Amino acid sequence: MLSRQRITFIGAGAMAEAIISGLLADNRVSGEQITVVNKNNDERLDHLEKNYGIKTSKDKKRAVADSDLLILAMKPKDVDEALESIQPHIREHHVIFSVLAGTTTDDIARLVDVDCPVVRVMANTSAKVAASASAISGGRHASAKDIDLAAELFSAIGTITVVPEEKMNSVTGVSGSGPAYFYYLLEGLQTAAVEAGLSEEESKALLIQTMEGAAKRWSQSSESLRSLYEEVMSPGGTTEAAFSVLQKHTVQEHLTTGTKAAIDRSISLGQPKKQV
Ligand SMILES: NC(=O)C1=CN([C@@H]2O[C@H](COP(=O)(O)OP(=O)(O)OC[C@H]3O[C@@H](n4cnc5c(N)ncnc54)[C@H](OP(=O)(O)O)[C@@H]3O)[C@@H](O)[C@H]2O)C=CC1
Ligand SMILES: O=C(O)[C@@H]1CCC=N1
Repeated sequence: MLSRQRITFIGAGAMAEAIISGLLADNRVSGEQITVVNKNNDERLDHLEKNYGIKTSKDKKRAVADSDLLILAMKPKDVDEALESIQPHIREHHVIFSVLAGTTTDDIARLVDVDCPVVRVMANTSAKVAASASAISGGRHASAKDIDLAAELFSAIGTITVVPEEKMNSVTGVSGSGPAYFYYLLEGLQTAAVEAGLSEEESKALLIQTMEGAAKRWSQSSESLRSLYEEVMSPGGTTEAAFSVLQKHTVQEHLTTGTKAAIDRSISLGQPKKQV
């Protein structure tokens, strides 16, 4: 199905690039099938065209009319204006995928005159290396075939979890924003490593394998996370020394509160538009 789709991305930012890069690396889609449009940043279109061999266009209406699948990849605050400008060219044969945080499939359907299917997807920037944790949910007019198409496309760039749309804001705060949480934590670990005499290169190699190993161990274990970190901790040892500081500063509670703030933000983005 995917190999026959003419795909137009509306929005040419970080997320569009991550998805395009993952899709092309997987070879299920060719650069010829992909067109990208944005609002006005021509340099950005040139960058994508040169680096990925895809097509770009300054004629949004034409790019929409000549497509089967539209992938909305602008900021939530820009979706009204973006859809207004292309909506007369959206026909019932179109399928719309939206990767926007917060914005519901009903929000999008309200901005489009025809009843075409809308599928909401929350991917993350690991799409760029085909390792996104993506969740998918279908809106009112989406059929099993449309969900299958989304699963086919997004499975080319990582894993897929199909969820009811009411869970999408939680997904957004957890795995949509999730890569940033890990980078932030790793930055703290790397600072300690470098200050203690390791080079950036050495600490990068050690931390990457430590993170991948911990993820693999958890994925292959039925033990709780607590029992996995307690396994690392020897009485009076190094891990315990670290935990006494982390717990004194309630680091875990702050991570939980921060993630809840992301989920709340996703909910509020679906309400009258916020300027982000
Ligand atoms: N970044 C991430 O990790 C993730 C992002 N998302 C979601 O993906 C979406 C895009 O995020 P991101 O890629 O980071 O954003 P960026 O700011 O990097 O890109 C936004 C793009 O939208 C374009 N745009 C704005 N207005 C219009 C318009 N009227 N018509 C056409 N294109 C328009 C911009 O064009 P121009 O530059 O010309 O203004 C730009 O290319 C967001 O809704 C976000 O919630 C989801 C999961 C993860
Ligand atoms: O920060 C954001 O709003 C987007 C959505 C999930 C990740 N990035």
